[in-house]
Amino acid sequence: MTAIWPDHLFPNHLFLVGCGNMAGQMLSRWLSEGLEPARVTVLRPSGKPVADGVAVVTDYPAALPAGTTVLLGMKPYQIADVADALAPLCAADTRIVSILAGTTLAELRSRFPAARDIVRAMPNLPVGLGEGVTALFSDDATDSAARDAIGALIQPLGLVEWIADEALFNQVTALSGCGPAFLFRFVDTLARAGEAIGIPADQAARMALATVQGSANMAARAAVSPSTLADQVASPGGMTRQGLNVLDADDRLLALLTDTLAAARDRGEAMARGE
Ligand SMILES: NC(=O)c1ccc[n+]([C@@H]2O[C@H](COP(=O)([O-])OP(=O)(O)OC[C@H]3O[C@@H](n4cnc5c(N)ncnc54)[C@H](O)[C@@H]3O)[C@@H](O)[C@H]2O)c1
Ligand code: PRO
Repeated sequence: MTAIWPDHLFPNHLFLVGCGNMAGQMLSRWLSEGLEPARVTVLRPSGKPVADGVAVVTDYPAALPAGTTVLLGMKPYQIADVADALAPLCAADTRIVSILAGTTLAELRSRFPAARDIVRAMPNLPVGLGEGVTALFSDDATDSAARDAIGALIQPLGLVEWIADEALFNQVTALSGCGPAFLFRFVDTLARAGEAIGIPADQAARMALATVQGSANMAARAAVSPSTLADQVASPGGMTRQGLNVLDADDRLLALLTDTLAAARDRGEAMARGE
């Protein structure tokens, strides 16, 4: 395989704790972008293979190789058990990247006192295509070289956004971390709405998905905002304007999406309180 990204972009060793839906997508992209499988170890209770050449273990090794970057990819409620076993293996040069929703940097620091460099990352599922969004946050205790190295590691996954204030982490998680689910629901609902007004179900499903895909690609390449693009679809006095009037009445769509993001954000805050 030809490496697309320079070798030094990847850590000497990457240790993944958990490799389910999200960490699996990240790893798959890294491997397809040139990360050598021999530099990866995955800890997963099932012991199931992950990819050719990637070591899979079901228990913690006696030690981590020098300069290991650890990716915490299990469920947030497992942090206490994981930290009990993992923290003693961490040294000052162990870098920790946590994708755990609702798990604050302060909690990570208290659970991994030996590690200096800790970064919170909130990716989303399209990272597997290199078309994801990953929010990153760290504090001043993390070395700037480590921030750069982790930022570079995340780069092949898609858009990278550093967050200046951790207080916004649950908000950005609601928008881009949870966002794919909201978009998948939108595509499904657009198709069902098409069916409700008489389009055959399978045809409506194909047309809804292709419309969203084409429109997102177009918006990504356009020189004008999505709001202007919407106006370009709407002929004065035509059909689209009548439809937009329904979405816009009393800011109906804005209110629905604000409530949606707020509910997701609030759950992140509750998780951070241990609820
Ligand atoms: N799914 C998403 O879209 C998404 C997006 C951003 C962040 N996250 C975060 O990613 C993490 C994982 O979510 P997911 O959706 O991939 O869940 P998942 O259930 O698909 O993956 C979790 C993995 O952890 C493994 N695991 C279970 N117990 C473990 C243990 N004790 N030690 C090590 N590994 C263990 C499981 O075998 C599983 O493969 C969560 O913390 C979540 O907040 C998920
Ligand atoms: N999935 C995680 C959750 O639902 C966080 C973002 C996407 O908690």
